[in-house]
Amino acid sequence: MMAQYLRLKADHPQTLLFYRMGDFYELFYGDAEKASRLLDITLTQRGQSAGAPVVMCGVPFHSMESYLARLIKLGESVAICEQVGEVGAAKGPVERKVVRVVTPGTLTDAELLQDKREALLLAVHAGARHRLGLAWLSVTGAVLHLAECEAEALEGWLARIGPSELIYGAEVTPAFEQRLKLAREQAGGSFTLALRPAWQFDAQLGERKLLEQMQAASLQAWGADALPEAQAAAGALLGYAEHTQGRALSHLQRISVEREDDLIDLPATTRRNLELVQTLRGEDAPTLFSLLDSCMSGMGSRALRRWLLAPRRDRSEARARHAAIAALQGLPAGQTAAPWKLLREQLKNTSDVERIAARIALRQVRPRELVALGLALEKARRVAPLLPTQDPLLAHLAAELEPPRGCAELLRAAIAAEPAALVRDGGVIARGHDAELDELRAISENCDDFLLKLEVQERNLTGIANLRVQFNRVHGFYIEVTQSALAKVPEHYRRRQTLKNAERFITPELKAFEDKALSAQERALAREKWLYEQLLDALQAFVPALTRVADALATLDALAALTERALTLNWRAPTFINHPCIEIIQGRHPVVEARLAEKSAGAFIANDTLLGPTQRMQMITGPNMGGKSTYMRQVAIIVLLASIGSFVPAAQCRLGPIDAIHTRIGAADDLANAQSTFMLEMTEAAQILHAVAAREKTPGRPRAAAQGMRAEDGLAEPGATAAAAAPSGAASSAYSLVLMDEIGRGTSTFDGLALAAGIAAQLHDRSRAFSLFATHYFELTEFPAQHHAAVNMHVSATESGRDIVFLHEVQPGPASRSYGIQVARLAGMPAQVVQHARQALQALEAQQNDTRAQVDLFAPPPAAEQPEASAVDSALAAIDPDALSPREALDALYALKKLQRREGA
Ligand SMILES: Nc1ncnc2c1ncn2[C@@H]1O[C@H](COP(=O)(O)OP(=O)(O)OP(=O)(O)O)[C@@H](O)[C@H]1O
Repeated sequence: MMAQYLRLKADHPQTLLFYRMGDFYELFYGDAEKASRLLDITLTQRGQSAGAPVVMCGVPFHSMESYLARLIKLGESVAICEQVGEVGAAKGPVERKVVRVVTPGTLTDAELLQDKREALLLAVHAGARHRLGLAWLSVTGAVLHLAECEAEALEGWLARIGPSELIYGAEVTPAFEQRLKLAREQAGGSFTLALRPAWQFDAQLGERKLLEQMQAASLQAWGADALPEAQAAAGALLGYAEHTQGRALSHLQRISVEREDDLIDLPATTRRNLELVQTLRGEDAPTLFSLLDSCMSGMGSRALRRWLLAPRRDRSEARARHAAIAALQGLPAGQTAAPWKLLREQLKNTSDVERIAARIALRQVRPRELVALGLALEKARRVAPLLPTQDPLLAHLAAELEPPRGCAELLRAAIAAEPAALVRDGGVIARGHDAELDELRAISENCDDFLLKLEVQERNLTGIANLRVQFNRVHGFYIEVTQSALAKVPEHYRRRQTLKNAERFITPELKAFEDKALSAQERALAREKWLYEQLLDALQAFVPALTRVADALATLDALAALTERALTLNWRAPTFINHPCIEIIQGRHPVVEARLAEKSAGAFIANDTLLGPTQRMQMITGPNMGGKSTYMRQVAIIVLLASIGSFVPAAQCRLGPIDAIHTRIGAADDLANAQSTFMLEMTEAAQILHAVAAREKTPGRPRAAAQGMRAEDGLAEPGATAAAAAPSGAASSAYSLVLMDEIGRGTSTFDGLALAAGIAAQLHDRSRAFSLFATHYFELTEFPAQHHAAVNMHVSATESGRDIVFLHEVQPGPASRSYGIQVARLAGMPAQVVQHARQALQALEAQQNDTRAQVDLFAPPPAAEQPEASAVDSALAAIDPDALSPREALDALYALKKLQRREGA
């Protein structure tokens, strides 16, 4: 047996092997030691193998799921090895096989998956010429995503995708591997890394696998044909997913090619600073997503989360959602409730059709899920007529809701209304579905009945009035006749047993019944298992249609949630226009507003924002706690909400094309990466300046049209026409939105001020970004006087006695003073400190007035006689050629070229 174990374990060296032995899954040796530590279960020793004691521990098979959940949460993977042969059928141990491998990125069990979040598996291929290929999927989803990017864009993609597990090839350089590990640390360890053999990352293999998966002759229809690096990643991805599931993912039917310039760029810092799905403290609420997500189903929540994290530059999809929300709000003539309300009532308690469809394809679906699926299909049928189909998106979704013909009927006919949880428990297949099963069940259930009937029949036939038909465990069924009536016993009775006063007989009819009855229960169970497998076979054909229904239900749920939010929170439809502008009238920060309402802490003060080509930058001053950060974030959130197709917390909003949202907002020290506050501040600011400068050089292009993208869901589908998409048409004049909050505060005043001035000038002069620049440096209020597209704004506050009252109104012009000392007093600073500070402030101000020289902070730097070392020079100086592998040398060369291009920007 140990030889069998070791053979199986050799195939899964990195994975804990759950080895089925009777009613337990056992773990041995290193696996046992690890599991006993992680699960806090007892380690034992039994027998010897190769002269050493066998260290082991085990978990009962019926509670395996809870142990599995704990291990997966800890980032472990588990291979589940079952007994597949018959016990005693052959010499040696019963045949065993690893039936599936459970890893953090390939979860399928309802108990292990989070309702509102996908578990995503991502494959990264480090390809030629410093390019990366990415491929990712959710094993319970129907879409495989592909992307290619420059090596340095990796972290951005990781933040965007948010994988649970990342696989990479064994051939990557140590430096690249280190980078992946660093990225994992930066993501708070939210994904695990798994190394895969290098040969699996092969473009040709990938292409072949993709073609097989899509059952197509070309990948052109999905725009996935000229992506060799992504195809290489896809090959490894599919291989790994199949390896974990023990079968192909037949439900995976679509490819979505993601391109950087299809999406509004939301770097990891922006997601964090805007608290989109996680608060700055790492909690799930209160965030923008927790506020938005009033979905009725996990499918809807997952769709909404996807929308929020991947807003598209092409605005046709968002526009269609705005129209659908408006249509769902409208009260049709003669109706008492608006469609969104009726829709949400129907969607309540809808089961997860998307995951159930995947589990059907993977043959892991449980009987109760099939009942739930049947009910969901009926719901889908009831939902369609509720939709106002004058709206094109809703009309499309209504059509998509049409359940596959015959599916619900088959489920109803085949599965009992209240089946057991597991097929192995029996009682799963409905009565009337299979005559043989019904008969088997009838036998075991109606045994007494049969015996009584037979007794009457035999009494009549033989004329023996006291003849009895009975059963005992030792002898089985028999007909008992007393000594006195033996003469009447017919020929065909065979003697079975002789007692003192009676003889017991068996007849061919009773023998046949005995055979049937004794094994009926066992056979009924086997028959049920077989019928269930047959049912799964029959359901395979419905999987694509079920996935389509799931998509439609998820989209409707998300749209209905956005409609509900818009009405409850008093949001309005934004308007998209083609020239660059952000015009917001009476905008609010939705999360801060909700928190104020919750605490009854007063009303949120709405503010306007007007940005356009002639007014691109706001220099925002005002006291601490005045509301600068809130104001800046609210602008970004409103832009983002509009871009995902939601209504927005504003009385009016007009938006031009936006291609990125960058934020630099005070963050805590990044000790994990040995970066000081100031270093981090400068790194983030530098990244933003490079990004907006690069954007300037490479304007977006209307890619959706170029690839025949389907307007409704952004997925390229074969046969979709280019005309179906409405490109923004103005993508090439898109602007980025940049939030800079108190840049330069992490160093000495002069350094900070000088840097802030330089950054503001760079943003204003060299990029076309809309910039909101909050600062405590009063000197910067002189910036707009010398920069035509900048204006001063301030958050208002007044003094009441020695206290300060925040008005939270954003008004034109610079702030008159900073009120730092008043805020400190409010914060409970000891009176002596406040007093001391007041005096010191007076002295400082007097001194400054005396010595104030006319320094032109914003003058462009003079042409340096001795130019400073360029970034390329510095990078070159840092390279030690002898310490590089050929591969690293090539990577370094590409990095230098890239830097050179940037410097030229
Ligand atoms: N428009 C508003 N209406 C009502 N309350 C607001 C508004 N803006 C901000 N606040 C309240 O003021 C608090 C402080 O706001 P915020 O952090 O934006 O100030 P700040 O000016 O950025 O401060 P600092 O300069 O210290 O970073 C918020 O937590 C919120 O409770």
